[in-house]
Amino acid sequence: MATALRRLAKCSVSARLLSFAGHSRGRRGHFARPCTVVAQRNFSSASTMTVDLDSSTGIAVMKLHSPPVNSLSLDFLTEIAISLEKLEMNKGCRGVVVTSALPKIFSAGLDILEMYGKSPERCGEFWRAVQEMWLKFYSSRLVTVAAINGSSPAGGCLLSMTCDYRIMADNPRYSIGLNETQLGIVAPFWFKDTMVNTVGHRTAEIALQLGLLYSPQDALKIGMVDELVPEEKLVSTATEAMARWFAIPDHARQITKSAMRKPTIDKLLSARETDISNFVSFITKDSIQKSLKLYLENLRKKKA
Ligand SMILES: CCCCCCCCCCCCC/C=C/C(=O)SCCNC(=O)CCNC(=O)[C@H](O)C(C)(C)COP(=O)(O)OP(=O)(O)OC[C@H]1O[C@@H](n2cnc3c(N)ncnc32)[C@H](O)[C@@H]1OP(=O)(O)O
Repeated sequence: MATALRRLAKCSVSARLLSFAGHSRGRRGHFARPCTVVAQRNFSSASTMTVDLDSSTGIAVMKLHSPPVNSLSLDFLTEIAISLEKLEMNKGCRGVVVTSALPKIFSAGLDILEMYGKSPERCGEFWRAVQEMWLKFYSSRLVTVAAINGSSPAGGCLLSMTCDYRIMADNPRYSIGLNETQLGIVAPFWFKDTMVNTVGHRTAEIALQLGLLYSPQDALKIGMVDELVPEEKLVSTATEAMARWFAIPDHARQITKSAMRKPTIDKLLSARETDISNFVSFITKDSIQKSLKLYLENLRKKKA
Protein backbone atom coordinates (compact mmCIF):
# COMPACT_ATOMS: atom_id res chain seq x y z
CA MET A 1 0.00 0.00 0.00
CA ALA A 2 2.77 2.38 0.97
CA THR A 3 4.54 1.59 -2.31
CA ALA A 4 1.36 2.21 -4.22
CA LEU A 5 0.86 5.58 -2.60
CA ARG A 6 4.45 6.56 -3.28
CA ARG A 7 3.96 5.67 -6.94
CA LEU A 8 0.84 7.75 -6.99
CA ALA A 9 2.66 10.72 -5.58
CA LYS A 10 5.40 10.36 -8.23
CA CYS A 11 2.91 10.24 -11.03
CA SER A 12 1.24 13.51 -10.14
CA VAL A 13 -2.15 11.89 -10.35
CA SER A 14 -4.62 12.48 -7.60
CA ALA A 15 -5.47 9.23 -5.86
CA ARG A 16 -8.82 10.75 -5.02
CA LEU A 17 -9.58 11.29 -8.67
CA LEU A 18 -9.14 7.60 -9.24
CA SER A 19 -10.78 6.53 -6.02
CA PHE A 20 -14.28 7.03 -7.41
CA ALA A 21 -16.49 8.23 -9.39
CA GLY A 22 -18.46 9.77 -12.18
CA HIS A 23 -18.56 13.11 -10.41
CA SER A 24 -14.87 13.83 -10.82
CA ARG A 25 -14.91 13.91 -14.59
CA GLY A 26 -13.82 17.52 -14.88
CA ARG A 27 -10.50 17.00 -13.12
CA ARG A 28 -7.55 16.15 -15.28
CA GLY A 29 -4.33 14.39 -14.44
CA HIS A 30 -1.18 13.79 -16.44
CA PHE A 31 1.26 10.95 -16.42
CA ALA A 32 4.47 12.93 -16.33
CA ARG A 33 6.82 10.02 -17.03
CA PRO A 34 6.69 6.22 -17.44
CA CYS A 35 4.95 5.24 -14.26
CA THR A 36 2.47 3.02 -12.57
CA VAL A 37 -0.81 4.43 -11.42
CA VAL A 38 -2.78 2.33 -9.03
CA ALA A 39 -6.48 3.06 -9.08
CA GLN A 40 -8.16 2.61 -5.76
CA ARG A 41 -11.69 2.74 -4.55
CA ASN A 42 -10.37 4.54 -1.54
CA PHE A 43 -7.11 4.80 0.28
CA SER A 44 -7.60 1.65 2.28
CA SER A 45 -9.11 -0.68 -0.33
CA ALA A 46 -7.19 -3.12 -2.51
CA SER A 47 -6.07 -1.83 -5.91
CA THR A 48 -8.34 -2.66 -8.83
CA MET A 49 -6.06 -1.89 -11.72
CA THR A 50 -2.63 -0.71 -12.70
CA VAL A 51 -1.90 1.58 -15.61
CA ASP A 52 1.68 1.67 -16.83
CA LEU A 53 2.50 4.29 -19.40
CA ASP A 54 5.82 3.95 -21.18
CA SER A 55 6.52 7.44 -22.46
CA SER A 56 9.25 6.18 -24.77
CA THR A 57 6.69 4.19 -26.80
CA GLY A 58 3.46 6.03 -25.95
CA ILE A 59 1.88 2.70 -24.99
CA ALA A 60 -0.02 2.28 -21.74
CA VAL A 61 -0.89 -1.12 -20.31
CA MET A 62 -4.07 -1.19 -18.26
CA LYS A 63 -4.23 -4.33 -16.13
CA LEU A 64 -7.58 -5.07 -14.53
CA HIS A 65 -7.31 -6.42 -11.03
CA SER A 66 -10.63 -6.79 -9.29
CA PRO A 67 -10.73 -10.28 -7.77
CA PRO A 68 -12.19 -12.78 -8.00
CA VAL A 69 -13.29 -12.36 -11.62
CA ASN A 70 -12.95 -8.70 -12.73
CA SER A 71 -16.73 -8.37 -12.76
CA LEU A 72 -17.70 -4.87 -13.78
CA SER A 73 -19.35 -3.15 -10.83
CA LEU A 74 -20.39 0.51 -10.81
CA ASP A 75 -17.17 1.52 -9.05
CA PHE A 76 -14.94 -0.60 -11.26
CA LEU A 77 -16.57 0.62 -14.48
CA THR A 78 -16.11 4.19 -13.31
CA GLU A 79 -12.46 3.60 -12.48
CA ILE A 80 -11.85 2.05 -15.89
CA ALA A 81 -13.57 4.93 -17.68
CA ILE A 82 -11.69 7.57 -15.68
CA SER A 83 -8.37 5.84 -16.25
CA LEU A 84 -8.98 5.82 -19.99
CA GLU A 85 -10.00 9.46 -19.92
CA LYS A 86 -6.78 10.35 -18.14
CA LEU A 87 -4.73 8.52 -20.75
CA GLU A 88 -6.67 10.34 -23.47
CA MET A 89 -5.70 13.65 -21.87
CA ASN A 90 -2.03 12.72 -21.91
CA LYS A 91 -0.45 13.82 -25.18
CA GLY A 92 2.36 11.32 -24.64
CA CYS A 93 -0.05 8.41 -24.83
CA ARG A 94 -0.99 7.02 -28.26
CA GLY A 95 -2.30 3.57 -27.39
CA VAL A 96 -3.51 1.36 -24.58
CA VAL A 97 -3.38 -2.39 -24.10
CA VAL A 98 -6.20 -3.66 -21.88
CA THR A 99 -5.56 -6.93 -20.11
CA SER A 100 -6.20 -8.72 -16.84
CA ALA A 101 -3.93 -9.12 -13.87
CA LEU A 102 -5.98 -12.12 -12.72
CA PRO A 103 -5.22 -15.67 -13.78
CA LYS A 104 -7.59 -17.30 -16.30
CA ILE A 105 -10.11 -14.47 -16.44
CA PHE A 106 -10.13 -11.34 -18.56
CA SER A 107 -13.48 -10.16 -17.17
CA ALA A 108 -16.61 -12.06 -16.07
CA GLY A 109 -18.70 -9.24 -17.53
CA LEU A 110 -21.10 -7.00 -15.74
CA ASP A 111 -21.34 -7.59 -12.02
CA ILE A 112 -24.54 -9.57 -11.68
CA LEU A 113 -24.86 -8.40 -8.08
CA GLU A 114 -25.34 -4.86 -9.44
CA MET A 115 -28.43 -6.08 -11.27
CA TYR A 116 -29.90 -8.31 -8.60
CA GLY A 117 -31.92 -6.99 -5.68
CA LYS A 118 -31.00 -3.38 -6.28
CA SER A 119 -33.21 -0.28 -6.27
CA PRO A 120 -34.29 1.21 -9.62
CA GLU A 121 -32.16 4.30 -8.84
CA ARG A 122 -29.06 2.24 -8.26
CA CYS A 123 -29.74 0.16 -11.40
CA GLY A 124 -30.01 3.37 -13.41
CA GLU A 125 -26.74 4.68 -12.02
CA PHE A 126 -25.07 1.38 -12.81
CA TRP A 127 -26.36 1.34 -16.37
CA ARG A 128 -25.16 4.89 -17.01
CA ALA A 129 -21.68 3.73 -15.97
CA VAL A 130 -21.88 0.78 -18.38
CA GLN A 131 -22.85 3.18 -21.17
CA GLU A 132 -20.06 5.58 -20.20
CA MET A 133 -17.39 2.90 -20.26
CA TRP A 134 -18.60 1.74 -23.70
CA LEU A 135 -18.80 5.28 -25.09
CA LYS A 136 -15.30 6.14 -23.87
CA PHE A 137 -13.66 3.05 -25.29
CA TYR A 138 -15.61 2.86 -28.52
CA SER A 139 -14.84 6.48 -29.36
CA SER A 140 -11.29 6.62 -27.98
CA ARG A 141 -8.72 8.60 -29.96
CA LEU A 142 -6.16 6.05 -28.74
CA VAL A 143 -5.26 2.80 -30.42
CA THR A 144 -6.88 0.24 -28.16
CA VAL A 145 -5.77 -3.38 -28.08
CA ALA A 146 -7.38 -6.05 -25.90
CA ALA A 147 -4.97 -8.71 -24.72
CA ILE A 148 -7.50 -11.30 -23.63
CA ASN A 149 -5.76 -13.57 -21.18
CA GLY A 150 -8.75 -15.52 -19.91
CA SER A 151 -12.48 -16.04 -20.17
CA SER A 152 -14.45 -13.07 -21.31
CA PRO A 153 -18.23 -13.55 -21.23
CA ALA A 154 -20.85 -10.87 -21.89
CA GLY A 155 -19.69 -7.44 -20.66
CA GLY A 156 -16.09 -8.72 -20.73
CA CYS A 157 -16.51 -9.58 -24.40
CA LEU A 158 -18.15 -6.20 -24.96
CA LEU A 159 -15.17 -4.41 -23.41
CA SER A 160 -12.80 -6.29 -25.71
CA MET A 161 -15.00 -5.56 -28.75
CA THR A 162 -14.77 -1.83 -28.09
CA CYS A 163 -11.06 -2.11 -28.82
CA ASP A 164 -9.50 -1.69 -32.25
CA TYR A 165 -7.76 -5.06 -32.14
CA ARG A 166 -8.13 -8.23 -30.08
CA ILE A 167 -5.46 -10.79 -29.31
CA MET A 168 -6.47 -13.81 -27.24
CA ALA A 169 -4.47 -16.43 -25.40
CA ASP A 170 -4.71 -19.71 -27.29
CA ASN A 171 -6.09 -21.78 -24.43
CA PRO A 172 -9.14 -24.00 -25.12
CA ARG A 173 -10.27 -23.56 -21.51
CA TYR A 174 -11.06 -19.91 -22.14
CA SER A 175 -14.24 -18.68 -23.76
CA ILE A 176 -15.60 -15.44 -25.12
CA GLY A 177 -18.97 -14.21 -26.34
CA LEU A 178 -22.18 -12.40 -25.51
CA ASN A 179 -24.02 -15.05 -23.48
CA GLU A 180 -26.76 -12.79 -22.06
CA THR A 181 -29.66 -14.95 -23.26
CA GLN A 182 -28.27 -17.83 -21.21
CA LEU A 183 -28.93 -15.70 -18.12
CA GLY A 184 -32.47 -14.95 -19.32
CA ILE A 185 -31.50 -11.36 -20.12
CA VAL A 186 -31.13 -9.48 -23.37
CA ALA A 187 -28.08 -7.76 -24.83
CA PRO A 188 -29.22 -4.17 -25.47
CA PHE A 189 -29.10 -2.71 -28.97
CA TRP A 190 -25.63 -1.17 -28.61
CA PHE A 191 -24.11 -4.48 -27.39
CA LYS A 192 -25.79 -6.04 -30.43
CA ASP A 193 -24.53 -3.29 -32.75
CA THR A 194 -20.97 -3.68 -31.46
CA MET A 195 -21.20 -7.42 -32.12
CA VAL A 196 -22.60 -6.89 -35.62
CA ASN A 197 -19.83 -4.40 -36.37
CA THR A 198 -17.28 -6.98 -35.23
CA VAL A 199 -18.47 -10.30 -36.68
CA GLY A 200 -21.19 -9.37 -39.18
CA HIS A 201 -24.95 -9.62 -39.06
CA ARG A 202 -25.60 -13.33 -39.65
CA THR A 203 -22.98 -14.57 -37.19
CA ALA A 204 -24.18 -12.06 -34.59
CA GLU A 205 -27.77 -13.16 -35.09
CA ILE A 206 -26.93 -16.77 -34.25
CA ALA A 207 -24.43 -15.94 -31.51
CA LEU A 208 -26.72 -13.50 -29.71
CA GLN A 209 -29.88 -15.58 -29.81
CA LEU A 210 -28.10 -18.69 -28.58
CA GLY A 211 -25.89 -16.76 -26.15
CA LEU A 212 -22.85 -18.55 -27.57
CA LEU A 213 -19.51 -18.61 -25.83
CA TYR A 214 -16.69 -19.41 -28.25
CA SER A 215 -13.37 -21.13 -27.72
CA PRO A 216 -10.41 -18.98 -28.82
CA GLN A 217 -10.07 -21.03 -32.04
CA ASP A 218 -13.75 -20.55 -32.90
CA ALA A 219 -13.64 -16.88 -31.91
CA LEU A 220 -10.77 -16.45 -34.36
CA LYS A 221 -12.76 -18.20 -37.11
CA ILE A 222 -15.74 -15.85 -36.77
CA GLY A 223 -13.56 -12.74 -36.39
CA MET A 224 -14.47 -12.03 -32.79
CA VAL A 225 -10.74 -11.98 -32.08
CA ASP A 226 -8.03 -11.10 -34.58
CA GLU A 227 -5.11 -13.18 -33.42
CA LEU A 228 -4.28 -16.06 -31.06
CA VAL A 229 -0.93 -16.41 -29.33
CA PRO A 230 0.51 -18.44 -26.46
CA GLU A 231 -0.43 -16.72 -23.24
CA GLU A 232 3.09 -15.72 -22.29
CA LYS A 233 3.42 -13.78 -25.55
CA LEU A 234 0.16 -11.90 -25.20
CA VAL A 235 1.29 -8.50 -23.98
CA SER A 236 4.45 -8.46 -26.11
CA THR A 237 2.37 -9.34 -29.20
CA ALA A 238 -0.10 -6.61 -28.30
CA THR A 239 2.73 -4.11 -28.08
CA GLU A 240 4.08 -5.27 -31.45
CA ALA A 241 0.60 -5.05 -33.00
CA MET A 242 0.38 -1.49 -31.76
CA ALA A 243 3.38 -0.59 -33.94
CA ARG A 244 1.35 -1.31 -37.10
CA TRP A 245 -1.34 1.12 -35.96
CA PHE A 246 1.22 3.72 -34.86
CA ALA A 247 2.72 3.64 -38.36
CA ILE A 248 -0.44 5.36 -39.64
CA PRO A 249 -0.67 9.13 -39.06
CA ASP A 250 -2.86 9.59 -35.98
CA HIS A 251 -5.26 12.09 -37.53
CA ALA A 252 -5.98 9.86 -40.54
CA ARG A 253 -6.53 6.79 -38.37
CA GLN A 254 -8.67 8.68 -35.85
CA ILE A 255 -10.93 10.25 -38.48
CA THR A 256 -11.37 6.86 -40.12
CA LYS A 257 -12.16 5.21 -36.79
CA SER A 258 -14.70 7.88 -36.05
CA ALA A 259 -16.32 7.51 -39.48
CA MET A 260 -16.68 3.77 -38.89
CA ARG A 261 -18.05 4.01 -35.35
CA LYS A 262 -19.94 7.32 -35.23
CA PRO A 263 -23.33 6.03 -36.40
CA THR A 264 -23.30 3.35 -33.68
CA ILE A 265 -22.18 5.84 -31.03
CA ASP A 266 -24.72 8.47 -32.09
CA LYS A 267 -27.48 5.88 -31.88
CA LEU A 268 -26.80 5.37 -28.18
CA LEU A 269 -26.16 9.06 -27.51
CA SER A 270 -29.54 9.98 -28.93
CA ALA A 271 -31.34 7.33 -26.87
CA ARG A 272 -29.31 7.27 -23.70
CA GLU A 273 -32.05 8.12 -21.21
CA THR A 274 -34.56 5.81 -22.89
CA ASP A 275 -31.97 3.05 -22.83
CA ILE A 276 -31.49 3.57 -19.09
CA SER A 277 -35.19 3.47 -18.35
CA ASN A 278 -35.59 0.37 -20.57
CA PHE A 279 -32.81 -1.30 -18.65
CA VAL A 280 -34.26 -0.37 -15.27
CA SER A 281 -37.77 -1.51 -16.07
CA PHE A 282 -36.46 -4.74 -17.66
CA ILE A 283 -33.98 -5.71 -14.97
CA THR A 284 -36.29 -4.99 -12.02
CA LYS A 285 -39.07 -7.24 -13.37
CA ASP A 286 -39.82 -10.15 -11.03
CA SER A 287 -39.30 -12.70 -13.79
CA ILE A 288 -35.85 -11.28 -14.67
CA GLN A 289 -34.86 -11.09 -11.01
CA LYS A 290 -35.81 -14.77 -10.68
CA SER A 291 -33.65 -15.68 -13.69
CA LEU A 292 -30.69 -13.79 -12.22
CA LYS A 293 -31.18 -15.43 -8.83
CA LEU A 294 -31.18 -18.86 -10.43
CA TYR A 295 -28.10 -18.05 -12.49
CA LEU A 296 -26.22 -16.85 -9.41
CA GLU A 297 -27.24 -19.97 -7.49
CA ASN A 298 -26.00 -22.15 -10.34
CA LEU A 299 -22.70 -20.31 -10.41
CA ARG A 300 -22.29 -20.98 -6.70
CA LYS A 301 -23.43 -24.63 -7.02
CA LYS A 302 -20.94 -25.22 -9.82
CA LYS A 303 -18.24 -24.19 -7.37
CA ALA A 304 -19.46 -26.37 -4.46
C1 LIG B 1 -38.49 -4.71 -24.53
C2 LIG B 1 -37.14 -5.30 -24.35
C3 LIG B 1 -36.18 -4.22 -24.03
C4 LIG B 1 -34.84 -4.84 -23.81
C5 LIG B 1 -34.01 -3.89 -23.00
C6 LIG B 1 -32.70 -4.51 -22.70
C7 LIG B 1 -32.26 -4.05 -21.39
C8 LIG B 1 -30.93 -4.67 -21.00
C9 LIG B 1 -31.08 -5.96 -20.24
C10 LIG B 1 -29.88 -6.31 -19.42
C11 LIG B 1 -28.61 -6.37 -20.17
C12 LIG B 1 -27.53 -6.81 -19.28
C13 LIG B 1 -26.29 -7.14 -20.03
C14 LIG B 1 -25.45 -8.03 -19.20
C15 LIG B 1 -24.20 -8.22 -19.42
C16 LIG B 1 -23.36 -9.07 -18.56
O1 LIG B 1 -22.15 -8.96 -18.61
S1 LIG B 1 -24.08 -10.14 -17.45
C17 LIG B 1 -22.77 -11.08 -16.73
C18 LIG B 1 -22.50 -12.29 -17.55
N1 LIG B 1 -21.41 -13.02 -17.01
C19 LIG B 1 -21.40 -14.32 -16.91
O2 LIG B 1 -22.33 -15.01 -17.28
C20 LIG B 1 -20.17 -14.94 -16.30
C21 LIG B 1 -20.49 -15.75 -15.11
N2 LIG B 1 -19.29 -16.28 -14.51
C22 LIG B 1 -18.65 -17.36 -14.98
O3 LIG B 1 -19.02 -17.97 -15.96
C23 LIG B 1 -17.45 -17.81 -14.21
O4 LIG B 1 -17.50 -17.20 -12.94
C24 LIG B 1 -16.10 -17.46 -14.87
C25 LIG B 1 -16.01 -15.99 -15.23
C26 LIG B 1 -15.92 -18.32 -16.14
C27 LIG B 1 -14.98 -17.78 -13.88
O5 LIG B 1 -15.09 -19.11 -13.44
P1 LIG B 1 -14.31 -19.57 -12.11
O6 LIG B 1 -12.90 -19.16 -12.20
O7 LIG B 1 -14.61 -21.01 -11.94
O8 LIG B 1 -14.93 -18.69 -10.94
P2 LIG B 1 -16.32 -18.90 -10.20
O9 LIG B 1 -16.11 -19.83 -9.05
O10 LIG B 1 -17.38 -19.26 -11.16
O11 LIG B 1 -16.62 -17.42 -9.69
C28 LIG B 1 -15.95 -16.87 -8.56
C29 LIG B 1 -16.91 -15.94 -7.83
O12 LIG B 1 -17.27 -14.87 -8.69
C30 LIG B 1 -18.69 -14.78 -8.82
N3 LIG B 1 -19.01 -14.29 -10.18
C31 LIG B 1 -18.67 -14.81 -11.33
N4 LIG B 1 -19.10 -14.05 -12.35
C32 LIG B 1 -19.73 -13.00 -11.80
C33 LIG B 1 -20.40 -11.86 -12.35
N5 LIG B 1 -20.48 -11.61 -13.66
N6 LIG B 1 -20.94 -10.98 -11.49
C34 LIG B 1 -20.87 -11.16 -10.15
N7 LIG B 1 -20.25 -12.25 -9.57
C35 LIG B 1 -19.69 -13.14 -10.40
C36 LIG B 1 -19.15 -16.22 -8.60
O13 LIG B 1 -20.50 -16.27 -8.24
C37 LIG B 1 -18.23 -16.64 -7.48
O14 LIG B 1 -18.72 -16.05 -6.29
P3 LIG B 1 -18.62 -16.78 -4.89
O15 LIG B 1 -19.30 -18.13 -5.06
O16 LIG B 1 -19.33 -15.90 -3.94
O17 LIG B 1 -17.16 -16.92 -4.62
